[in-house]
Amino acid sequence: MEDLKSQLAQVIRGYHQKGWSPATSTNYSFRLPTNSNVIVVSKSGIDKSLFSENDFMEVDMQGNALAAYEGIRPSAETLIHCKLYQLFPEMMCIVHSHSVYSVLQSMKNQTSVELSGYEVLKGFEGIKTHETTVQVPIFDNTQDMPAFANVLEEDKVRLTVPAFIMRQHGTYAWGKNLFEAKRHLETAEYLFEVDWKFSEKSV
Ligand SMILES: CSC[C@@H](O)[C@@H](O)C(=O)COP(=O)(O)O
Ligand SMILES: [Zn+2]
Repeated sequence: MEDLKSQLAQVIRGYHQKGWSPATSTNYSFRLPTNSNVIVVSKSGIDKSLFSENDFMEVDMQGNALAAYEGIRPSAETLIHCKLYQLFPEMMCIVHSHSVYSVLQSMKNQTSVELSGYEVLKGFEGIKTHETTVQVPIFDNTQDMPAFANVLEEDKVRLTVPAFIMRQHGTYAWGKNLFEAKRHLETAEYLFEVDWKFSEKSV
Protein backbone atom coordinates (compact mmCIF):
# COMPACT_ATOMS: atom_id res chain seq x y z
CA MET A 1 0.00 0.00 0.00
CA GLU A 2 2.88 2.39 0.76
CA ASP A 3 3.97 2.01 -2.87
CA LEU A 4 0.53 2.96 -4.13
CA LYS A 5 0.39 5.97 -1.81
CA SER A 6 3.75 7.16 -3.00
CA GLN A 7 2.93 6.60 -6.70
CA LEU A 8 -0.37 8.46 -6.40
CA ALA A 9 1.26 11.27 -4.38
CA GLN A 10 3.78 11.72 -7.20
CA VAL A 11 0.97 11.87 -9.78
CA ILE A 12 -0.85 14.46 -7.63
CA ARG A 13 2.21 16.71 -7.44
CA GLY A 14 2.64 16.34 -11.21
CA TYR A 15 -0.97 17.36 -11.84
CA HIS A 16 -0.44 20.43 -9.67
CA GLN A 17 2.44 21.42 -11.95
CA LYS A 18 0.08 21.17 -14.92
CA GLY A 19 -2.22 23.69 -13.22
CA TRP A 20 -4.95 21.14 -12.56
CA SER A 21 -5.27 21.71 -8.79
CA PRO A 22 -5.08 25.38 -7.78
CA ALA A 23 -5.62 26.51 -4.19
CA THR A 24 -5.78 23.07 -2.47
CA SER A 25 -8.46 21.88 -4.93
CA THR A 26 -8.89 18.28 -6.16
CA ASN A 27 -9.00 14.95 -4.38
CA TYR A 28 -7.89 11.38 -5.07
CA SER A 29 -8.45 7.87 -3.83
CA PHE A 30 -7.75 4.19 -4.29
CA ARG A 31 -9.20 1.07 -2.69
CA LEU A 32 -7.00 -1.24 -0.70
CA PRO A 33 -6.04 -4.19 -2.93
CA THR A 34 -6.36 -6.42 0.15
CA ASN A 35 -9.77 -5.07 1.26
CA SER A 36 -11.71 -3.15 -1.36
CA ASN A 37 -14.18 -1.90 1.28
CA VAL A 38 -11.46 0.41 2.55
CA ILE A 39 -10.93 3.61 0.57
CA VAL A 40 -7.64 5.48 0.91
CA VAL A 41 -8.60 9.09 0.19
CA SER A 42 -6.83 12.44 0.29
CA LYS A 43 -7.40 14.52 3.41
CA SER A 44 -9.32 17.78 2.97
CA GLY A 45 -7.60 21.05 2.21
CA ILE A 46 -4.10 19.82 1.37
CA ASP A 47 -1.82 21.89 -0.88
CA LYS A 48 -1.37 19.54 -3.82
CA SER A 49 2.05 20.92 -4.73
CA LEU A 50 3.35 19.39 -1.48
CA PHE A 51 1.15 16.29 -1.34
CA SER A 52 2.83 13.31 0.36
CA GLU A 53 2.00 9.75 1.43
CA ASN A 54 0.98 11.18 4.84
CA ASP A 55 -1.81 13.21 3.29
CA PHE A 56 -4.02 10.15 2.78
CA MET A 57 -6.45 8.64 5.27
CA GLU A 58 -8.77 5.63 5.30
CA VAL A 59 -12.56 5.69 5.16
CA ASP A 60 -15.25 3.03 4.76
CA MET A 61 -17.61 2.73 1.78
CA GLN A 62 -19.94 5.28 3.44
CA GLY A 63 -17.12 7.81 3.76
CA ASN A 64 -16.65 7.47 7.54
CA ALA A 65 -13.10 7.78 8.83
CA LEU A 66 -11.70 4.49 10.13
CA ALA A 67 -10.82 4.45 13.82
CA ALA A 68 -7.12 5.21 13.29
CA TYR A 69 -8.11 8.46 11.54
CA GLU A 70 -10.89 9.64 13.84
CA GLY A 71 -11.14 13.43 13.99
CA ILE A 72 -9.33 13.92 10.66
CA ARG A 73 -11.38 15.40 7.82
CA PRO A 74 -11.46 13.38 4.58
CA SER A 75 -11.97 15.22 1.29
CA ALA A 76 -15.23 17.15 1.21
CA GLU A 77 -16.05 15.17 -1.95
CA THR A 78 -15.44 11.72 -0.45
CA LEU A 79 -19.06 10.69 -1.10
CA ILE A 80 -18.47 11.05 -4.85
CA HIS A 81 -15.65 8.50 -4.55
CA CYS A 82 -17.83 6.17 -2.44
CA LYS A 83 -20.67 6.32 -4.97
CA LEU A 84 -18.42 5.71 -7.99
CA TYR A 85 -16.86 2.65 -6.31
CA GLN A 86 -20.36 1.41 -5.49
CA LEU A 87 -21.58 1.93 -9.08
CA PHE A 88 -18.44 0.47 -10.69
CA PRO A 89 -17.24 -2.29 -8.34
CA GLU A 90 -14.20 -3.16 -10.49
CA MET A 91 -12.82 0.36 -10.22
CA MET A 92 -9.95 0.80 -7.79
CA CYS A 93 -8.75 4.39 -8.26
CA ILE A 94 -10.36 7.83 -8.76
CA VAL A 95 -8.66 11.07 -9.76
CA HIS A 96 -10.06 14.61 -9.99
CA SER A 97 -8.89 17.79 -11.69
CA HIS A 98 -9.88 21.45 -11.56
CA SER A 99 -8.47 22.21 -15.00
CA VAL A 100 -9.27 25.39 -16.91
CA TYR A 101 -10.45 23.51 -20.03
CA SER A 102 -12.82 21.29 -18.09
CA VAL A 103 -14.42 24.40 -16.59
CA LEU A 104 -14.55 26.20 -19.95
CA GLN A 105 -16.18 23.19 -21.64
CA SER A 106 -18.78 23.04 -18.90
CA MET A 107 -19.88 26.63 -19.49
CA LYS A 108 -21.36 25.99 -22.95
CA ASN A 109 -24.82 25.39 -21.46
CA GLN A 110 -24.83 21.76 -22.61
CA THR A 111 -25.30 18.55 -20.66
CA SER A 112 -22.30 16.82 -22.22
CA VAL A 113 -19.11 17.43 -24.14
CA GLU A 114 -19.23 15.65 -27.50
CA LEU A 115 -15.86 14.38 -28.69
CA SER A 116 -15.53 12.87 -32.14
CA GLY A 117 -12.79 11.59 -34.41
CA TYR A 118 -9.80 12.12 -32.14
CA GLU A 119 -7.05 9.46 -32.02
CA VAL A 120 -6.65 10.00 -28.27
CA LEU A 121 -10.24 8.80 -27.69
CA LYS A 122 -8.53 5.40 -27.68
CA GLY A 123 -7.16 6.37 -24.25
CA PHE A 124 -10.61 5.50 -22.89
CA GLU A 125 -10.80 1.77 -22.09
CA GLY A 126 -12.62 -0.20 -24.77
CA ILE A 127 -12.34 2.38 -27.57
CA LYS A 128 -10.37 0.92 -30.47
CA THR A 129 -10.74 3.52 -33.21
CA HIS A 130 -10.81 7.27 -33.67
CA GLU A 131 -13.94 6.79 -35.80
CA THR A 132 -16.29 7.18 -32.88
CA THR A 133 -18.16 9.80 -30.87
CA VAL A 134 -18.39 9.93 -27.10
CA GLN A 135 -20.38 12.14 -24.76
CA VAL A 136 -18.69 13.11 -21.51
CA PRO A 137 -21.59 14.04 -19.22
CA ILE A 138 -21.73 17.36 -17.38
CA PHE A 139 -23.53 17.43 -14.04
CA ASP A 140 -24.43 20.66 -12.25
CA ASN A 141 -22.13 21.54 -9.39
CA THR A 142 -23.41 21.45 -5.83
CA GLN A 143 -22.03 21.44 -2.27
CA ASP A 144 -24.65 18.83 -1.33
CA MET A 145 -22.64 15.64 -1.74
CA PRO A 146 -25.39 13.16 -0.77
CA ALA A 147 -27.62 14.80 -3.42
CA PHE A 148 -24.83 14.68 -6.00
CA ALA A 149 -24.16 11.02 -5.23
CA ASN A 150 -27.87 10.35 -5.92
CA VAL A 151 -27.59 12.15 -9.26
CA LEU A 152 -24.70 9.87 -10.23
CA GLU A 153 -26.73 6.81 -9.32
CA GLU A 154 -29.84 7.99 -11.17
CA ASP A 155 -27.84 9.00 -14.26
CA LYS A 156 -25.45 6.03 -14.30
CA VAL A 157 -26.60 5.27 -17.84
CA ARG A 158 -24.93 8.52 -18.96
CA LEU A 159 -21.54 7.40 -17.63
CA THR A 160 -20.56 5.66 -20.88
CA VAL A 161 -16.91 6.70 -20.54
CA PRO A 162 -14.98 6.66 -17.23
CA ALA A 163 -15.12 10.42 -16.69
CA PHE A 164 -17.56 13.27 -16.07
CA ILE A 165 -17.45 17.01 -15.52
CA MET A 166 -18.94 18.90 -12.57
CA ARG A 167 -20.03 22.22 -14.04
CA GLN A 168 -17.68 25.15 -13.37
CA HIS A 169 -15.76 22.80 -11.07
CA GLY A 170 -13.67 20.06 -12.72
CA THR A 171 -13.33 16.50 -13.99
CA TYR A 172 -13.58 13.14 -12.26
CA ALA A 173 -12.09 10.02 -13.86
CA TRP A 174 -11.61 6.47 -12.64
CA GLY A 175 -10.04 3.15 -13.53
CA LYS A 176 -9.22 -0.40 -12.46
CA ASN A 177 -5.85 0.84 -11.18
CA LEU A 178 -3.86 4.07 -10.92
CA PHE A 179 -2.40 3.66 -14.40
CA GLU A 180 -5.87 3.39 -15.96
CA ALA A 181 -7.44 6.19 -13.89
CA LYS A 182 -4.51 8.45 -14.82
CA ARG A 183 -4.84 7.56 -18.49
CA HIS A 184 -8.56 8.33 -18.41
CA LEU A 185 -8.12 11.73 -16.76
CA GLU A 186 -5.30 12.67 -19.14
CA THR A 187 -7.38 11.51 -22.12
CA ALA A 188 -10.33 13.64 -21.01
CA GLU A 189 -8.25 16.71 -20.22
CA TYR A 190 -6.28 16.57 -23.48
CA LEU A 191 -9.51 16.24 -25.47
CA PHE A 192 -11.23 19.06 -23.58
CA GLU A 193 -8.30 21.33 -24.39
CA VAL A 194 -7.90 20.45 -28.05
CA ASP A 195 -11.65 20.54 -28.65
CA TRP A 196 -11.97 23.92 -26.92
CA LYS A 197 -9.07 25.42 -28.90
CA PHE A 198 -10.46 24.08 -32.17
CA SER A 199 -13.92 25.53 -31.54
CA GLU A 200 -12.37 28.87 -30.57
CA LYS A 201 -10.50 28.95 -33.88
CA SER A 202 -13.53 28.02 -35.95
CA VAL A 203 -15.85 30.80 -34.70
C1 LIG B 1 -10.36 24.95 -2.77
S1 LIG B 1 -11.84 24.73 -3.61
C2 LIG B 1 -11.97 23.01 -3.98
C3 LIG B 1 -12.87 22.18 -3.10
O1 LIG B 1 -14.03 22.85 -2.79
C4 LIG B 1 -13.18 20.86 -3.76
O2 LIG B 1 -13.84 21.00 -4.99
C5 LIG B 1 -11.98 20.02 -3.97
O3 LIG B 1 -11.72 19.50 -5.05
C6 LIG B 1 -11.06 19.77 -2.83
O4 LIG B 1 -11.75 19.56 -1.64
P1 LIG B 1 -11.02 18.78 -0.46
O5 LIG B 1 -11.99 18.80 0.68
O6 LIG B 1 -9.75 19.51 -0.17
O7 LIG B 1 -10.73 17.40 -1.02
ZN1 LIG C 1 -13.27 19.51 -6.58
